[in-house]
Amino acid sequence: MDELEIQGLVKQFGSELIIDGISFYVRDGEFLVILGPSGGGKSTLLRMICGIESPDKGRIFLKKRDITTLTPQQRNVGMVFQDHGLYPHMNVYDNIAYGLQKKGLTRSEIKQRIQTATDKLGITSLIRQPATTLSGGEQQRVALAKVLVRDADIYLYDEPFSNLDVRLRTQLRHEVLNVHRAKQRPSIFVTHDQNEAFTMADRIAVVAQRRLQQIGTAEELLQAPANTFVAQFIGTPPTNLLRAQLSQIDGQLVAEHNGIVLPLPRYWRRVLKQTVYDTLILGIRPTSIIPEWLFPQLEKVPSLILPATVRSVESLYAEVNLTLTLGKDTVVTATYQQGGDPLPTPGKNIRVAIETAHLQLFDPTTGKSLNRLFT
Ligand SMILES: Nc1ncnc2c1ncn2[C@@H]1O[C@H](COP(=O)(O)OP(=O)(O)OP(=O)(O)O)[C@@H](O)[C@H]1O
Repeated sequence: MDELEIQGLVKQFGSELIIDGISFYVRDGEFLVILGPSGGGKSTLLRMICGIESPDKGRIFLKKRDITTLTPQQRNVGMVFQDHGLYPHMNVYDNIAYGLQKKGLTRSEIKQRIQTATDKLGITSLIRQPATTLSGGEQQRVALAKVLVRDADIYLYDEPFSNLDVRLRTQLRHEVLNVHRAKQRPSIFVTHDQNEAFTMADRIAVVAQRRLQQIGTAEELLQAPANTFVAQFIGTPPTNLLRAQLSQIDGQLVAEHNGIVLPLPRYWRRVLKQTVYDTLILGIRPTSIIPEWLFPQLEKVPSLILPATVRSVESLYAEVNLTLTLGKDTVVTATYQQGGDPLPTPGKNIRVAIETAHLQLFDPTTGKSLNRLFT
């Protein structure tokens, strides 16, 4: 059994089902990020692990112990909230010391731990200040110090930096990862920010629409989304999804969308032979649509080349996003790394190569990936 194991959690508020049978595990020393859109149930899940909410069904095990019905105090969980959770009438020192005093540590032990934690987080000069006089970033550092001084069995972070500016967020992410590495316990960090998830996570759990949509590394979510929800949610820009008809042309299996014909790699014939699809959803990663000026850099130019018209161009640092019309009126996004080529102007007619080897196929009814059938 892993350090934290969640089995079939269900939670309802009134008549509304918020969490519908979520299971996953987190290993010792692993940093798991729960990523999902607002209102998808991420905080509720974390609050059940912490013990602030109790599940209607399912079990939670921490270090092989069933903690499902224990109070937060009995669970030995360190948690950092979005609103930092500091006591406004106390100064920084007393805020950090509070939990340790309740655990019965000696004054000198408490002093020693606070000194080490505040030094690490660069807030030693603030320890006599009332919590209310601190900036948002300083308050979150104190909240982190409160967690750092503890010896918790698991560390939970509920969107702790969502109210802070980008520079502070980046700094504090490093601090959280430093705390995590120092503790080597399981950590769970909730966010709706993909960049935050991608830069911090060992694995990412996508939670949305009451369910765990997929859990895996950032690479796995990008390259092999489990369903159309994940395909559309992960990646900036996300995967292009097109409804396509399956047919055969001269013995070749093809997917056709609005006059655009995409030959499918040979292995799809084997997979799809066992199924009943005549329509499916085709996923094309923006990096699989390659504009013609990049052809000379390719080892092998994909054989499928289509005409396209540039609708708009967005250049972000080294990355360029092109919105293109393929065929009559199919709008797709392509992404590439800027290598000094002049940016195309809207209205320009170009050619693009499509890497069909990386196409993703999804069931048109359930939205589930079919790629998994042959992996
Ligand atoms: N105590 C509660 N009573 C009733 N409904 C609640 C309660 N807590 C959460 N909800 C509802 O449960 C749903 C999920 O909320 P939750 O905060 O878990 O989502 P989230 O994914 O963390 O969203 P966000 O990113 O906006 O914080 C929302 O519709 C919310 O209104």
